[in-house]
Amino acid sequence: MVINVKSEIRPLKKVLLHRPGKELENLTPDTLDRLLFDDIPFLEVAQQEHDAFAQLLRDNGVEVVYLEDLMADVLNLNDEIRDQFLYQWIKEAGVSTKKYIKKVYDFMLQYNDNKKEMVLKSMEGIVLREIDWQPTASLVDLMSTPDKLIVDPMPNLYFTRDPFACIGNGVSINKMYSQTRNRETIYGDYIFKYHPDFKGQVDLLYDRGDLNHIEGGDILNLNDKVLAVGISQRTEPEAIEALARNIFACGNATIDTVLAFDIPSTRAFMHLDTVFTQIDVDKFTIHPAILGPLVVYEIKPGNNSDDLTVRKVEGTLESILETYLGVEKVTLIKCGGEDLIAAQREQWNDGSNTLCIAPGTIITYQRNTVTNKLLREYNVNVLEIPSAELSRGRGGPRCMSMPLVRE
Ligand SMILES: NC(=[NH2+])NCCC[C@H](N)C(=O)O
Repeated sequence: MVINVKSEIRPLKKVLLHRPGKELENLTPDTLDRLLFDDIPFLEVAQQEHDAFAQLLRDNGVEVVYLEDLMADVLNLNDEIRDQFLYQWIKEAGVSTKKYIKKVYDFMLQYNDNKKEMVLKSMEGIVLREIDWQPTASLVDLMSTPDKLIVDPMPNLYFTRDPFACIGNGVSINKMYSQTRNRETIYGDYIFKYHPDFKGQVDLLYDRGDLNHIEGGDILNLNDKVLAVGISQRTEPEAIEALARNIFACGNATIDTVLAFDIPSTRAFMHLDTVFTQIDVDKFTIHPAILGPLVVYEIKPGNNSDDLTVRKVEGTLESILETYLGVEKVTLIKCGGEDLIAAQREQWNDGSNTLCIAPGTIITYQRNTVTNKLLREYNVNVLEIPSAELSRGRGGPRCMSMPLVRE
């Protein structure tokens, strides 16, 4: 199976990353909000940190593939696919006047002999002075300056967890909450549809054209039978029901239960994996603030094919997880421990957003010293990566990785 992810913890074999590129240098104070960043990372250091992350994965036997390389393979297939992609990408960037569509298209064709550069440029964004721009008589021209972004950058692409999500042997190509991130899903759409490694071999469990939003950070593969999905700022209940229907109807899927975790709808809690990740068969990291209000719903197939049975699950989070995972005792390890200031600080820097690469072995950000120390006291094997710059995008090691194959 080209995709096989039926667990959050089983040994990681193959993972999809994106090395942060010049899209980060097109961030400015005025665009931060719209592009979902809180600060502007120093690219050179962010890349060094990201390379350290990739190397640590390789050192631990994980095959690392890059989104930009897979997409370049797709564009190399033929000119029709290249053009289809370019025109779709231009349209979704909001370029609508004929003149500019042509200029941007022509500009991109200069990278025709190096499709990886073409892909990277599509991620980086374009300002007017880069294309052949003259302020002539149209209203659009008169209202523009040479430094206007005609195509926005996609700075969140290094969080490969979100735009698409592997579930069992299939993939959910997500409809994102924000316009900026919705543009990212185009790469997954082309890769899973056309790349020879995946074409015709992957079940599509959600489509970017579907109505309601859902993001990969909210999707956790608890085991081959149970999927957990966060109801969050980024993921709507309608999308979870639609995903559940598609999974239950899919002949290859082994999942028979979807658990919906209702987490607060705020930026600090963004996704389920921001506040909750599995690190061992019976251990999870958790942001203490969700423990009180957390409500969990169980979704199962109903009586006829398009029907679902939904009920609220009673009990503590520990007891709910014990039941569905079939383990005797679950331990929840609090980000920041009992120190509330540390909890909030380390939560902000994704202290509970860990990437598990084998049961009990996880990758974390070095800066979350309180949480990392606590995890070691619970005998977790904690592998740290440098994180001064990467963390400015508000995502951690789990957000920065999309597992394609787990053992
Ligand atoms: N799976 C995650 N927690 N991803 C974090 C994504 C962070 C990104 N800046 C965003 O707002 O979308």
